[in-house]
Amino acid sequence: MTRVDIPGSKSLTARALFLAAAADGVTTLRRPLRSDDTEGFAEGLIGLGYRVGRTPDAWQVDGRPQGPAVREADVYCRDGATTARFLPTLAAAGHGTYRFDASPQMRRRPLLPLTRALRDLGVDLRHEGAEGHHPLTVAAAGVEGGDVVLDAGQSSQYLTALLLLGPLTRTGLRITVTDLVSAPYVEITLAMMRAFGVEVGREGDTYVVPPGGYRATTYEIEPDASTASYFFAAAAVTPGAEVTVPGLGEGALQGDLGFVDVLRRMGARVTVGADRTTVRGTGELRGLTVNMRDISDTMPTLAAIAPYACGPVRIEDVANTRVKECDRLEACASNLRRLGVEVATGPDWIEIRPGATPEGAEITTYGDHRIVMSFAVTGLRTPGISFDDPGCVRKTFPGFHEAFAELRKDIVG
Ligand SMILES: O=C(O)C1=C[C@@H](OP(=O)(O)O)[C@@H](O)[C@H](O)C1
Ligand SMILES: C=C(OP(=O)(O)O)C(=O)O
Repeated sequence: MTRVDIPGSKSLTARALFLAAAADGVTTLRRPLRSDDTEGFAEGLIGLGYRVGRTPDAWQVDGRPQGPAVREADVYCRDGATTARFLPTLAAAGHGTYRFDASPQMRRRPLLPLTRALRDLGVDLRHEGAEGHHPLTVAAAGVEGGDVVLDAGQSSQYLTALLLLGPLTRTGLRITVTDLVSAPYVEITLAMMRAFGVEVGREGDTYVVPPGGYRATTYEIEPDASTASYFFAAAAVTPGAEVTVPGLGEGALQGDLGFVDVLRRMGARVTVGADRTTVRGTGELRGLTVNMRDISDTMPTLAAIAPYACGPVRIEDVANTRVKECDRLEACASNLRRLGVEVATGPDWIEIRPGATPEGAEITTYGDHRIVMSFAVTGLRTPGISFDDPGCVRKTFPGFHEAFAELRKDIVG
């Protein structure tokens, strides 16, 4: 059995930083993720005048319920969509003029439904170029609160940003959602708001967020379930290999742990315990049709092992993977074709067909960490796979290549 210690969750770390910054008092975050996305989030907060103390095992944030400590700031959000969507929303609750920009990759990604909703709530928000894209400036004067309608069919992060903002408004928010993808991420948000003292109500499709602010706390970050998917997938494609990830078990907040159910359906032996999850490769890997709307960050993981299944693997309802770090449906398809695998795609689906034995090739990463980490799993069984930009794993797991090489030594030799 190989035990793999997975770094902290990006999603939990980003939320915890927002909540800690907004809370009344000092919050300690234990086992935060240290990666480009989360360091970028922390530095964005520092740019807004928050005090963030960072040691390897714990981060400490002095909360400011009244908002940023500076009247003007220019914040660079790097590649992180949580940073680029959550921080302007946090800043809106303060008083000052705050400009936000992001990397070319993140500038291409949308946030129009969020900026529209903020404007509907009275926030003075201006784009420098295309509407609904960075760079943008928030001339913040606090947020009164009230009713707002939101389409979160492209990204749940729009809804998470507004939910997190709710307690910082003067009268609270009622957010009516017309469509929603990645729903489990909203459950993470609600659970973490509860840990910081706020209970969100539900009336059908309307989320009712009370005013009153957050309470500082000590918060332990779970290992990242999306990151764990590469290690679970590695076990599933290696007969006899067994991988255990401690810290992700029955009570885990992250929906992406559900990826192990997909592996179980394909033939892997999966045990989800109270505080750990184990996947064992049985030598059997069946094809399947699976809806991944709730867990689409693991779509590339599945696509990358699909060539080893004995039947077609069809992944449905993943249109929004086209607006992630890259167009992930096309990135997966073109890279699989480069390996000689037969693939078809549609607007919101991909189908990988069995037959050809994959051959080594250089993977085009499009600067997308998940393309690298996913095809690294393909590389366990197919020699000669390399990457044009292996370093882009820094977004969520700077130590990925070393950790994966260790695993390979253990399970393949
Ligand atoms: O809220 C979050 O932390 C995230 C939500 C998901 O995005 P979408 O809601 O845009 O699918 C996920 O893909 C992303 O990696 C992290
Ligand atoms: C989509 C992702 O990140 P984000 O949207 O937070 O930039 C991801 O990590 O796969």
